[in-house]
Amino acid sequence: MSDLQGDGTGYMTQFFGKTNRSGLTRELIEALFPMFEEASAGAIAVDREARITWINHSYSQLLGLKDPTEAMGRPVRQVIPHTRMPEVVETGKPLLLDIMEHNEQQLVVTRLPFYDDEGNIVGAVAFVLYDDLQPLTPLVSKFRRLHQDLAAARKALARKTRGTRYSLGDFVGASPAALEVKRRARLAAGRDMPVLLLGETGTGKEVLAQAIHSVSVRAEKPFVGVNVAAIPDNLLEAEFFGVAPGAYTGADRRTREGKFHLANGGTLFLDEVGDMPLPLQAKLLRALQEGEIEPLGSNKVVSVDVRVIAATSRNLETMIADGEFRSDLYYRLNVLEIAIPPLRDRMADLGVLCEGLLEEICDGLDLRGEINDAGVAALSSYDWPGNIRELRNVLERALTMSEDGGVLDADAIFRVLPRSSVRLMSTNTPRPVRPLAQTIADAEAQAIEEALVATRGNRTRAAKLLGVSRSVLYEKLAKMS
Ligand SMILES: Nc1ncnc2c1ncn2[C@@H]1O[C@H](COP(=O)(O)OP(=O)(O)OP(=O)(O)O)[C@@H](O)[C@H]1O
Repeated sequence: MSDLQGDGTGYMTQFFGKTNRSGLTRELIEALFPMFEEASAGAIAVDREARITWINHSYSQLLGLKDPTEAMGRPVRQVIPHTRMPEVVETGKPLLLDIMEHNEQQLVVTRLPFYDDEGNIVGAVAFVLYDDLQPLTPLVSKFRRLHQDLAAARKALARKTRGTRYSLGDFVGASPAALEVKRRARLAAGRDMPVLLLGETGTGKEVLAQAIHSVSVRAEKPFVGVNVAAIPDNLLEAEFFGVAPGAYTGADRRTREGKFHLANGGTLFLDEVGDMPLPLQAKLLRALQEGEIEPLGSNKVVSVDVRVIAATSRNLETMIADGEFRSDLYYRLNVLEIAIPPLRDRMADLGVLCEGLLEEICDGLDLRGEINDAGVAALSSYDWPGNIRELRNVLERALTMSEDGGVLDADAIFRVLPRSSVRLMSTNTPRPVRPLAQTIADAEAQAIEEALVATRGNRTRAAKLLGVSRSVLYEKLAKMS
């Protein structure tokens, strides 16, 4: 321990009486003080007037003082301009942890007042705990990471409680067409009426339905989605209205709640409503008109209060003309219609969509996802039959295949754009060999995308072309998104 006063522990008597204000003995303080002084990167003391009374060797070196004795008796601010020791002397309040700038260096400091036998402040002492922030970096980044995790978990929890993953901000786009969609969505959110969302596959119908729910008066109530096309026809009624106990003989004699019941008080999202068989259309209409449902095998009706948001990629008016959709149900559902344009009609949004989707893809992964102007231009040469879902898949594949995981350029995009896009110039870059499962999954995704291109997004026809059932196609599409 260095002592500019030169008399060993002499300065100690100068700082403390026999006991301090809180009753600590001088012995204890005398044992602690040298430890602190030695472990720290510097120590200094000032008197009641904030003039330096003592400074140790390491601090004078840290401050770059040629002759430390010259600092004695000088106002501490003259020597350390950013110190807050005068404030400690003035208020009597310790500053336990602070970061102080000195000559472009950041010092982590602690400052404590000290008292005489009568409890009067007679000065302050300060220790430099760290003379750079480096040792604290792991601590600070761990704290930041935990903080971010906590914020993400809180957000996810809030969404889970509401049953939604998306809010209006998640519907990305600033083109006039996208802004009009958002304007109508806000209108829909403000009024408790049925909404019909029209748009091709992957245009964001579900994103929008959840967003409308999350800003509506029903936001705190459940959001329940049913994809009509993904459920075999013979199970749809039970899925919608539930099953009373004992309705079926055999193993499963339990009550099963239907989606209407689960959505009670909230929003029921009917995706691909155009795929609903006619007999069920009649039952749905009745449920909407009466606000009552009758679970399968029960002879009791149950009141329900749900707001229906329906969506379809099919032309319901043509279906009505062909006798495939009930016009009375159509008018019941179509009180407020929102037509979501396909991606090819809002190419101005490509850049911002890429930014948002890349961020989403890279979230939680050790990947950097960026795309340059040439990459975006390459994307705009394609007409996107699978819309934003397909754009997301293309970006994901491009990122996985890009060797440095860095900025996606035109080459990286052309390498993964579906070959069926006739407008593309193909690059002859050979594809790296990848695990078989991934190659098969990609080939399957490509076949599905080609079928959707051929049918302009009509999934019933695409499933037929692929020789799979509609529900299998939906299952595969869900895995692709
Ligand atoms: N405007 C948008 N901004 C950002 N992401 C979007 C947008 N629209 C869609 N997406 C993303 O595209 C994917 C498909 O969206 P979504 O499921 O809402 O489409 P959809 O129209 O309901 O499709 P489908 O008719 O096939 O069910 C999701 O990953 C979603 O996050």
